[in-house]
Amino acid sequence: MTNQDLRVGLVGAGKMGADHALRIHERISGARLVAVADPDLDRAQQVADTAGARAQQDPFEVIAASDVDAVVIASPGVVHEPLLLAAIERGVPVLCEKPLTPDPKSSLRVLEAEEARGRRLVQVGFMRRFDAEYAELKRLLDTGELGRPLLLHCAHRNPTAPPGFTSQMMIFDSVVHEFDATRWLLGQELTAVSVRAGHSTALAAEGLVDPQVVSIETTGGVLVDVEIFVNCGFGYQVRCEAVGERGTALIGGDRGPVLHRGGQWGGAITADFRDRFGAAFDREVQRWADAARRGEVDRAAASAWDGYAAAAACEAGVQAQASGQRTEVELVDRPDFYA
Ligand SMILES: NC(=O)C1=CN([C@@H]2O[C@H](COP(=O)(O)OP(=O)(O)OC[C@H]3O[C@@H](n4cnc5c(N)ncnc54)[C@H](O)[C@@H]3O)[C@@H](O)[C@H]2O)C=CC1
Ligand SMILES: O=C1[C@@H](O)[C@H](O)[C@@H](O)[C@H](O)[C@H]1O
Repeated sequence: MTNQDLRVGLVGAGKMGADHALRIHERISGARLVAVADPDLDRAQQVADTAGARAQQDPFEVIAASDVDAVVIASPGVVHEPLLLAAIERGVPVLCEKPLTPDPKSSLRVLEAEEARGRRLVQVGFMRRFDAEYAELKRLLDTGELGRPLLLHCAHRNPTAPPGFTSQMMIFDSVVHEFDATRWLLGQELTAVSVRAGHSTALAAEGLVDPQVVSIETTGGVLVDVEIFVNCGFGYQVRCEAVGERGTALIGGDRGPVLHRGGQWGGAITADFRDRFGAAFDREVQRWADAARRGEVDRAAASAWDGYAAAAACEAGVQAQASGQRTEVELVDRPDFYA
């Protein structure tokens, strides 16, 4: 395989699928897109055309196709489980967009299937692990340059929420990134989640409680607060400040040139996640493809276990949101397979 291109099948041709298709076609070396599946065949065709691939309606046909060496799943989280199980059964590497699945029980079924197959095949698309600023923050924490970590202050702001976005989605669609980033940055599991909210912005749709503040506790006694604000109105912003015994480090501050023009000074704010994390997505997919061509998985990336642990935290978060109570995160013991 190493001298040949990795032939990729893409499942889901929405916003994220279209972005990954273009990425693989234009920027990823050693991989090419051969098929795109979406129940909406017109959408599949449009995306396939951007990358010289074929369009199909049935995702399982793409996963089973003999000219597909590896699969990218970019369909909604609620349909990930059967797609993942089909890819695992065929024994092909799969990069699955977050979330692995929407709840820990179904995530465990994916873990069991992968372990039964006897080979790590699944990577979850937690792209922040490939962001240069997050990587530097992790280095500072790992080397002890900040001293023992005490707190993380995080802000996750989206300019607008799409129609139908619910308060629960603020946890399992958005804060799921902070759940994964916290586990990865600290090398600790999450033990409990609490959620609080005050007034909602007038920009939020009816019924959406926005913003909210999520508190996370970890096995190492680190306290993490996350402002999740999905109608902040001004742009896309993801910040994280680590506070240690010997210093602090802040990432996600404003970047790029400071302009002085037209009687004003200032800089631009990224418009959305594709803009802010574009380079991280590129790195994630390139490393995934390189590892798949070697018959391996990228050990720096999020595994199915990481996807399960994030799903368990989401479940606790949604319960905490509904009850107003601190809710413990329930995790099974980590199988040696995921050590
Ligand atoms: N890593 C990140 O920052 C981001 C990740 N995502 C994730 O990417 C995935 C897709 O999200 P979007 O592209 O925003 O959604 P979207 O709604 O724009 O697109 C989803 C596409 O999947 C198709 N689809 C539905 N059921 C399907 C099935 N059974 N098989 C194949 N395709 C199916 C839909 O027809 C639609 O074209 C989700 O898991 C989401 O959480 C989304 C945005 C950012
Ligand atoms: O994953 C993502 C979206 O699905 C989610 O809705 C946004 O809140 C996140 O910022 C983005 O990274």
